Amino acid sequence: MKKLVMVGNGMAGVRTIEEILKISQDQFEITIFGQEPYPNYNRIKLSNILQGDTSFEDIIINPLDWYKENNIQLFTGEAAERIDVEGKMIFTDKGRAVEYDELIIATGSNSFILPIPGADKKGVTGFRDIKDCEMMIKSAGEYKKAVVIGGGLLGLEAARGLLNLGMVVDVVHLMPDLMERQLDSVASAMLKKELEAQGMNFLMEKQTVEILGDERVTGLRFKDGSEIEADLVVMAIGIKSNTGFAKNSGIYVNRGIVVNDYMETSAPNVYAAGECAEHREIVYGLVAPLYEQGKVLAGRICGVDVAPYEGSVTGTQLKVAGVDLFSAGEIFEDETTKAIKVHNEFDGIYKKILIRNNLIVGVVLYGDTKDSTKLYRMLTKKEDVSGMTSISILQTECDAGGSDDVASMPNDELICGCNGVTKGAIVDAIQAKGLTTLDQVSHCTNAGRSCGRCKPMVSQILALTLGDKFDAAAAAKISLCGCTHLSRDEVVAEIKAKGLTSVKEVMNVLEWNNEEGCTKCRPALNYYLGMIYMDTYKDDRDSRLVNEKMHANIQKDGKYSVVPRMYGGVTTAADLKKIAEVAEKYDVPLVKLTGGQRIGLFGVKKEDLPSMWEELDMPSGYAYGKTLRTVKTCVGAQFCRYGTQDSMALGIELEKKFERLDTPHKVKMGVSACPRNCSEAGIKDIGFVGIDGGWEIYVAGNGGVDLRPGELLCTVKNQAEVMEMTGAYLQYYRETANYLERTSKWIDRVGLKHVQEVLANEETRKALNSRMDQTLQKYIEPWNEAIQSEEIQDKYYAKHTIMVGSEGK
Ligand SMILES: Cc1cc2nc3c(=O)[nH]c(=O)nc-3n(C[C@H](O)[C@H](O)[C@H](O)COP(=O)(O)OP(=O)(O)OC[C@H]3O[C@@H](n4cnc5c(N)ncnc54)[C@H](O)[C@@H]3O)c2cc1C
Ligand SMILES: NC(=O)c1ccc[n+]([C@@H]2O[C@H](COP(=O)([O-])OP(=O)(O)OC[C@H]3O[C@@H](n4cnc5c(N)ncnc54)[C@H](O)[C@@H]3O)[C@@H](O)[C@H]2O)c1
Ligand code: SF4
Ligand code: FES
Repeated sequence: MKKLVMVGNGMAGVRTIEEILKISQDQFEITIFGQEPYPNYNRIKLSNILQGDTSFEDIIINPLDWYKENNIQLFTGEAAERIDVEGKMIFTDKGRAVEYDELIIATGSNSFILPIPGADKKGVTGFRDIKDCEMMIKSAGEYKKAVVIGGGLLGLEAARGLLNLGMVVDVVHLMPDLMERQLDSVASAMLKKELEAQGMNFLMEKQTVEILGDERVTGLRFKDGSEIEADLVVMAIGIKSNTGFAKNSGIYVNRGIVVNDYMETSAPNVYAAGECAEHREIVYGLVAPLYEQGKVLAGRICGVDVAPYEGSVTGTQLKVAGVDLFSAGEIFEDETTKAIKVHNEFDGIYKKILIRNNLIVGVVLYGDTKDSTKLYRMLTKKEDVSGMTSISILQTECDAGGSDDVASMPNDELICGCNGVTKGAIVDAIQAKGLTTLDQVSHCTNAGRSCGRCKPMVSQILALTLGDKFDAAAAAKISLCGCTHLSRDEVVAEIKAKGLTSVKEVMNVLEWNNEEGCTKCRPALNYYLGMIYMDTYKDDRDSRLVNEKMHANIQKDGKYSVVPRMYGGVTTAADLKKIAEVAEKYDVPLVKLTGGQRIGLFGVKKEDLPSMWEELDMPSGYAYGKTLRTVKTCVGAQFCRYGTQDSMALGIELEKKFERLDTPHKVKMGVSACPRNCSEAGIKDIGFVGIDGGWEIYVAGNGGVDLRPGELLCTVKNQAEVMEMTGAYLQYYRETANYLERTSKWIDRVGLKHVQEVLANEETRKALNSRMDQTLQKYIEPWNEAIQSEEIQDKYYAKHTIMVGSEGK
């Protein structure tokens, strides 16, 4: 077997190895060196980690087992330092010397760091790897003010992440327009306006000349002499190919390692792919072209016929919630181009399509990117538009957004831009290999394996291709977390079948690949066990998310909040007095009415929590829990002339019954006594609206980031029926939702109609309510327990204890 060595264990390199293994499993003995101490992970998703959407465990693309299964020898945390191209040897920083027959260099790039005084101070970082990401997350816990230098894709995604982490964020940009390489001035201005509305501050046309501070950064100085404060500086001003070691070994390097159309470098049997490679004077910084390079390189190295790599036209999107943009090809018109432009200021939509010689050469879309796949296809396939009108070019073939969209797409439409996968390739794989799940489709075709944006469309193709055989629940099978290959449903079934009763036991018996579990599976397992063994399970407090573990919301500055329950938003003079006295005695910095109609005390020291709760002598409002949070009520028929029902009485009964109940995610309720809906019941997990002769029950509303109106579940006659239906609904949600799945997402997944059908059956409702009642019996007031237990106080609330863990939201 020939010896194949690869330097660089990143996205482009490992994809190349996957392509090689697809062609031939026994042609090479493979060795990989990676400077980072991890298996190959999805670098793209670092933005999602910073923005709080996913965890480190979830972004591993090839776990260590994959290397073992494929007989690949992997050296992590070890960098190649030199190549002897004559003797075909590579030498590493750990003193290892390894022979090769073929060598692939896939060393990617590093963040470009401004060569200015102070750039090496503590608190200054690029944004390139897990280490940078961890540093930013840690800084956000300790400091307040972040400055991101660079208003490109990376800088804006970093800035959004830092905002999510609670920092105040300034973005310093050199040019007059943000993302000037992808957007024209109009789209750029729209983007800036949206990001300003999200809370980012922009300093445009500013050149940073110095990073200020002693050991740690305290600020920035600009060329115009002005200065700003900063506790954390993130440089996102582009990338620099990692070529040093190739260059020192005599390989021809320009901006990147120069390669031909078969990814061959100037040295024999040495290839390069990815961000370290320069092809026809271009160094690419997006995965799509890098994966194309990997495919060509794999064919070449395996000696199979493969078309040369001739370069790529890239399409970009920004991974920031609330921003919908797409850009591909040229962005500026000139005398040789004709532009179709639509600027709808009212809806915040901008579209510009540039055409030269009847071919689309550039696309900029802002606010509505439905047409992006079609226009990108027309651009890359060089489709002649001479027979078309501007309206037909702009007309979306698929306006509905449902599976009709994919039905009307031609087979050569690109579905996954990152991985170059067309609709036809997905349909063929589903049919030829009998695929039934999204995971299987991703595995076979690579669609969805990178940024993940195309997954909804891949699901639609799966549903369309399978027709009646499509099973939505089975198709969505995703493992619980990186510690296991089992899905949520499989884990729950195994717990029941094998009678597993503790988090540790589940992880042992079901052969978790990480014996301690992770911040994703531990709280989930604790929840599922509690849901299954409703009265006997002993809660594993240390497996809970940190806020639940502490029974208080941890805040930015490491302090906590105290929010006592006020059933239905109703209080008394005596309770108000107690709150005021405690706030005064403990010098609470902020006393504030919360959005859920209660009073919050913010900025409380951890060691003060037990005594404050003791003096308050009120139940915890669970403002931190995956449980019933609040029941917001209007004043209702007792006081309001429009009221038809007693909203306060219902709200109080609901809150008293379901408080402390463990649910997959937080649950909020609202009760209005008439359709004027002063309690905003239409955007709650469960909302109740009084009508003549009864109540309407709305479900799956959400007033947060994913704004969603509630949908009518049913109409009932009286308060007793409300309680019965709510108990059954909540219990069904508890038993079938994934942990951390809000009711809105759950209903979207399982379907309102399905839930209506389940709850229409009286026997089922009874059984659900019986399990609910059994569950509710086990809960006790957590602060009463803490006040009486020295052990709990010592473990969680003593001054010296440090709480670590994932916060959740
Ligand atoms: C936060 C972020 C978000 C992104 N978002 C997107 C996106 O949405 N869409 C998109 O298409 N692209 C995105 N990108 C870009 C994409 O991640 C990169 O294009 C891709 O990772 C490059 O792959 P690569 O293998 O060339 O380099 P890398 O993934 O960087 O891998 C190179 C590896 O080689 C290692 N290495 C370097 N030198 C040596 C040595 N001498 N010896 C051993 N190992 C070495 C490095 O440590 C690294 O692990 C994003 C990048 C970042 C940082
Ligand atoms: N969604 C995505 O596709 C995505 C997301 C993140 C990163 N990436 C990739 O990661 C790589 C790095 O991204 P990036 O945004 O750093 O690179 P970039 O080159 O795309 O953008 C850098 C930006 O920084 C600005 N800049 C340069 N010097 C500056 C200075 N001194 N002060 C202030 N601003 C300055 C530039 O004008 C430019 O807009 C790119 O290859 C990018 O494609 C892609
Ligand atoms: S919802 Fe109707 S009953 Fe309740 S306060 Fe508003 S107007 Fe009055
Ligand atoms: S479009 Fe990025 S993974 Fe498919």
